[in-house]
Amino acid sequence: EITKEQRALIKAILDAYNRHQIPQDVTKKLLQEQYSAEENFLLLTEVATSQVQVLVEFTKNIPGFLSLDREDQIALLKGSAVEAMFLRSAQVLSKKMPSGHIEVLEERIRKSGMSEEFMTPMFNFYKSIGELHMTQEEQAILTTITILTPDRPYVKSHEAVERLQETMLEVLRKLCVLQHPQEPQYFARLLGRLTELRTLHHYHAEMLTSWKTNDHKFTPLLCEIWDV
Ligand SMILES: Cc1cc(C(=O)O[C@@H]2C[C@H]3CC[C@]2(C)C3(C)C)ccc1N
Repeated sequence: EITKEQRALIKAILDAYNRHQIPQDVTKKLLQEQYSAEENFLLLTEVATSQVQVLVEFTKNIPGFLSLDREDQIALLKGSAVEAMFLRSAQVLSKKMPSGHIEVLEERIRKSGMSEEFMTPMFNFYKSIGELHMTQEEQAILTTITILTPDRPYVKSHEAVERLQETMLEVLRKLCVLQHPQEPQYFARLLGRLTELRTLHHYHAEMLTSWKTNDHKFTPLLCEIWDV
């Protein structure tokens, strides 16, 4: 019972999601550079920076996003960046890539000076995403729903964002019924991941502060998106 408009919406979002991927040279570096904590941190910085660039490009293609108030667009991007990035990196890590990128990225994250207390919830999240075996459409729409969260700091037109998010929630609900008929709770499980993402968001803020105090170098884009 997915309408023609909803099918067009899914296609637009999926195309944008697939079109904007992390450049090959960044992922290739993950396999080449050596394994010092320093080198790992620099690589994660590069991964994070390119993930933010990919996120901005993807967000601009979300139908209706560019017609939101300009300042609200920025508020949504800043408020959702880390959650969208965890979602995308979880999807990358849970997809068994042939060239062993997964172990490498995981290894580099573990050895990048990130605090242990943050590592556990992060890898638990990656595991819980992996177990869902989301389709590409579900991943792209769940990321869109995360970005269109109305209650981010400084969002003014709450209702306008809520209307967009509700449209996406309805599409995701129908997709889940269609693609996981044997799992009536699947849609609820996906939304449960968004709650887990907010916890990670909180841990992430603390991680940034600890990196900052240990004088780790950030790129201007990461400083701007996370006000550090
Ligand atoms: C300020 C700053 C932030 C990160 C970050 O959030 O990285 C995230 C942790 C993992 C989950 C998403 C990340 C981009 C990841 C895949 C490296 C990495 C480097 C850096 N200088």
